[in-house]
Amino acid sequence: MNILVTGGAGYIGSHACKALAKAGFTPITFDNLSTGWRDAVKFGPFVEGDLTDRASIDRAFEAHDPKAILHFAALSRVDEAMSNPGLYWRNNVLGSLNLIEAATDHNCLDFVFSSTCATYGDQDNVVLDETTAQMPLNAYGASKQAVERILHDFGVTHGLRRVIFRYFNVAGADPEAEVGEFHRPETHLIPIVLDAVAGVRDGVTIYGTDYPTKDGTCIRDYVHVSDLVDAHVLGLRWLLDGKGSRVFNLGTGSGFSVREVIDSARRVTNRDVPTTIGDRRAGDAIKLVSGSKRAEDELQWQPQKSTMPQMIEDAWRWHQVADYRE
Ligand SMILES: NC(=O)c1ccc[n+]([C@@H]2O[C@H](COP(=O)([O-])OP(=O)(O)OC[C@H]3O[C@@H](n4cnc5c(N)ncnc54)[C@H](O)[C@@H]3O)[C@@H](O)[C@H]2O)c1
Ligand SMILES: O=c1ccn([C@@H]2O[C@H](COP(=O)(O)OP(=O)(O)O[C@H]3O[C@H](CO)[C@H](O)[C@H](O)[C@H]3O)[C@@H](O)[C@H]2O)c(=O)[nH]1
Repeated sequence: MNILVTGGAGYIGSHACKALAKAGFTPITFDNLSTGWRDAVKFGPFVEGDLTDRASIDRAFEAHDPKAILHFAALSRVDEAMSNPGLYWRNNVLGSLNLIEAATDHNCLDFVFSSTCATYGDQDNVVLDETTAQMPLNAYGASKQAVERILHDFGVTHGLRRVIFRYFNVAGADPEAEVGEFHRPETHLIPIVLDAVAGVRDGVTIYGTDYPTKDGTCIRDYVHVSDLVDAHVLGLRWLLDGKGSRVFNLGTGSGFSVREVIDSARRVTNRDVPTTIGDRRAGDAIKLVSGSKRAEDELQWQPQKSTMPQMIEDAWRWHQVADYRE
């Protein structure tokens, strides 16, 4: 069964393609390679196209007749969204609207969407579950919330069935190191820390040490990319089994501070990580920790690899062989 995977050349999408292929599906990657890599498309056909170009989406449907969609493609840098919100509304919202309209026109009505904990905003001391009000702080989170709403509307009018996953911080890499995280520029904490370990950069700047947290640095809930994509296969089966539309958080419920992540990287790699203290980064929430009971109870999703040492170990293994070169 062909599954259209937008953003399949990116970090999470490429892992999802591997998981889909392993589960017996054929992933058709649709990607404009704006932040993804041709060499990451290893598990099925590649269609180069841009979601803001409706004709290129139609060509992908006509060539491959997908039965469902996993929609990962988006821009997702909070710093970029803070300086260029129009880019985020155009790429993430207009691009998604084109895809959703194409899907319904081609009668492809099972849709899995990558949303984010950034839609919750910054709600200190609240465990963020699927019923928590969404109050995004930036255009990135707002663009994802808007797509959730569009999906709802097309559900009402066109019978579109959707599973919406709100991810917390995705980390780690394929344990077999066939694919991994490779962003240029890199903005995510763990690959930056590993660049510092490898000597590719001088060190890590900690963005703010005056937050009201246990050690003054921000807290995030990290989930292993392999666990995360396993949830997508479960979400796809949920839809194909006719279980209907549902929102699921994907996280572990455990929060790690920036300093704790860096300390863990020191232990796993047995190397030093030089750090400097910097200013707070605009758009950062203080603490984002998931209540993910729903995914465990209803999807029977059980994260297997989402411990901090395991995520860093797998990311480090990939980091040492990563070959999507600039
Ligand atoms: N990485 C995280 O921690 C995290 C957390 C929450 C949500 N997400 C969401 O997960 C999804 C995947 O994130 P990622 O980290 O793999 O990002 P990524 O940048 O590695 O992958 C995104 C892919 O989408 C493609 N793309 C972007 N715009 C496109 C367009 N208009 N047309 C066609 N292709 C386009 C890019 O080329 C890239 O291959 C995104 O939707 C992101 O918002 C990620
Ligand atoms: O060099 C760095 C990089 C990051 N951080 C800190 O490390 C934490 C994690 O930062 P990341 O950039 O790794 O991740 P974010 O929490 O900003 O971003 C993640 O969550 C966002 C929602 O807030 C989006 O969904 C985004 O796609 C996803 O990667 C933050 O407190 C950040 O300030 C540093 O101190 N130094």
